[in-house]
Amino acid sequence: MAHIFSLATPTVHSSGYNEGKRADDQVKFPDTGFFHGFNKPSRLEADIFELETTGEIPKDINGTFYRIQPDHRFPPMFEEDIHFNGDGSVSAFRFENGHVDFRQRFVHTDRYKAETKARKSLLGKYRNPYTDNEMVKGIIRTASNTNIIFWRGVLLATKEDGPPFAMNPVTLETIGRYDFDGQVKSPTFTAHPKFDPDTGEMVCYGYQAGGDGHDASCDIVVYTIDKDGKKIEECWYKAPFCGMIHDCAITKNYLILPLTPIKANAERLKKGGNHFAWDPDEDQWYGIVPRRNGKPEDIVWLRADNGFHGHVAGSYEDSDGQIVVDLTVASDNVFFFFPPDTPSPTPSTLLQRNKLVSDTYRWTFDPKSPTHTRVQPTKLYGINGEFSRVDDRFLTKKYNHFWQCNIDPSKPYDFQKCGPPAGGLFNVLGHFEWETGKKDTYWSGPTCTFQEPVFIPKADSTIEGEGYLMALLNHLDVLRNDILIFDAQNLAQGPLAAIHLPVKLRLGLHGNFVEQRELEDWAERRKEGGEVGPARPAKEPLAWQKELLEKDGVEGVGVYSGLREPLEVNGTIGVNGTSGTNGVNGHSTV
Ligand SMILES: C=Cc1ccc(O)c(OC)c1
Ligand SMILES: [Fe+2]
Repeated sequence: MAHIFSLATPTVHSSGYNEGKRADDQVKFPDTGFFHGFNKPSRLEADIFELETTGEIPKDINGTFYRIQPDHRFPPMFEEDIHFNGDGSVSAFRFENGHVDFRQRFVHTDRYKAETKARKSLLGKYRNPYTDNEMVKGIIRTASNTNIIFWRGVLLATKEDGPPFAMNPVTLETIGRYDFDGQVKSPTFTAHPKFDPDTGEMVCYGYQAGGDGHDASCDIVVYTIDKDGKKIEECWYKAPFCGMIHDCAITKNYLILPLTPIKANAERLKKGGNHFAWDPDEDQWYGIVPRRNGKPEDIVWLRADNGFHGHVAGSYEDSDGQIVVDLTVASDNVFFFFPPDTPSPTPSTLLQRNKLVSDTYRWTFDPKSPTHTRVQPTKLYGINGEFSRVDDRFLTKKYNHFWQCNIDPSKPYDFQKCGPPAGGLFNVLGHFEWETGKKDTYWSGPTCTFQEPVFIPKADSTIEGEGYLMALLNHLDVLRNDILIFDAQNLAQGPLAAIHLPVKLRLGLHGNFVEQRELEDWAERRKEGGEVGPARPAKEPLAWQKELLEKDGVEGVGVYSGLREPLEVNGTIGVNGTSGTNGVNGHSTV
């Protein structure tokens, strides 16, 4: 009798893909690198009470470490799909008195609901609606998979291609798409808003913010929401081209937008191609806008030689009114899956990719510079890494400490046991000080890598950098994760404690630690009848959706777009319907 694996017909690839497109409804993920080994989708939603631990978890850590990961729920429509196109899945680690509990849930985006109804993927390539199934025409496409932010009592799951989705910070139930009570209507919204520790304001923006957010527009919108939730600034600017603006920096008076030379192109999108293409001949640009009363003509663009922006560490204005911005800049295209339109005759190999260097650059910008001035960095730290973090209480202020994931290729790596390092060889966690040039590092060992750390201030200290550093550790050999906790100013001595998960998570992007005190205060304010009341999801479709409805009518939009009727998902085994108006009911346990 034929073995089940040999039953595939000759025209259908055994993985269920034919010429790169999904060819049957069998639930089987592609065999490509993005879906293999440590990268294999987990799709886990879980609660674990009392995680196993080693060492002593500092008792003054009292709050929740939230982080988010892309995790494809269904085999993608296209075999060559990328990690960044996976569904947002949020993990919460609740710390209390040396104990840790775990919870993990998907963000119930419109995409999540539509695909659940269909029991298969309906959305095609990363940020390309032309590759979608007709059933979702008009849908808000975002997978909300890049950052998870605490804002006024709710979690916002964000991705730069769409609006945020709000979640309950305790239950991780999705409240719905969040438009800040009707105040923020742009089709796109950054995954990296910044919070001013003095004013409590959120400074945020969207790029490619014209039309439906997928038309390669050069529109940039910048908003400020004050600590009471009121939008107090909104200004629209133009970029010199539609490149990626992934992260930003704030000072007391300015917002700095690093524009990376990886470009969207409307024609390529229409042809079903990649969202982005790297342009090796384009500069890296920095847009500087005032935080108060900005006008469209106020934007100053500075430019420097080609490079790929990573994440921002700290930023501030020095005593001369010059803007200091520190961020990682890589020497080449980090997104190897978005090659140039005219690819080089020799495609990049894994070896070449691992040669890419990503140092931490200090730039000093004069905000009074004429636009298009060329600039040079002031200083390079002399390290290779990504995912910088600072003591967020010092944002906009002169600061000294930062932490990041580092790559140390001189350390042994057990390729035999681990295969290629999933997500990059971040085998070291580093603590750095601008004032001394200090390099305090901890190597994870030959079978492990780190994910982005978070800094947690010591409860009774207001001194910059006094506290703990917490990061997920990937065991690439046994496919499992731990969390390591360090004294933030002495990584070299090794972790104070480890928390052991019995399962493997996926490679995440960003996370944040929220103090229990803050969670409880907001739960009180957000309760039914409370001072602020429950967070409400957006009541209306976005402007581009309304336009589509006017143009094509209800019949012209997809049955699972959410525009014909609300995308409620009820009665499906294992899928919880969301009421859409959950208040935030705080309890002391997750
Ligand atoms: C740099 C990270 C990055 C940039 C754009 C994305 O859509 C994303 O999705 C997870 C991640
Ligand atoms: Fe990011």
